[in-house]
Amino acid sequence: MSPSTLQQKDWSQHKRSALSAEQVREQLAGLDGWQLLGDAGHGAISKTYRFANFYETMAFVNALALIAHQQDHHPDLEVSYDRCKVSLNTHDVGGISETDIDCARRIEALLKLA
Ligand SMILES: C[C@H](O)[C@H](O)[C@H]1CNC2=NC(N)=NC(=O)C2=N1
Repeated sequence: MSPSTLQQKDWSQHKRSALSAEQVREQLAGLDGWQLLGDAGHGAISKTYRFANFYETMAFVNALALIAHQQDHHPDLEVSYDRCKVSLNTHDVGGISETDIDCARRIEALLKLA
């Protein structure tokens, strides 16, 4: 494979575990607008971001793609004209892990870059 400027996290050396609903809620307390949907075992953390128009929404989606690729962690996205619902969970733990919280923090930080 040709060398890439983009670094990608390798999760194969990490042992991740599922957070309890209480742990998820504790972590989300510091993340504006993020909530736990469903229970921690089968649910996701989610936030709906609102934008002025489709262009802004898609700019957000494209910027998000960089984080998703770098973290090798890919949110479910529901994209509409002026909003994007972002949901995260971790398949190999069957729930929500620190990786999801970390990605949510990175997405929030992305929007504060401007
Ligand atoms: C091997 C690879 O890291 C995994 O399949 C990744 C890919 N993207 C992922 N994205 C999300 N949201 N959750 C995961 O558990 C996940 N697993």
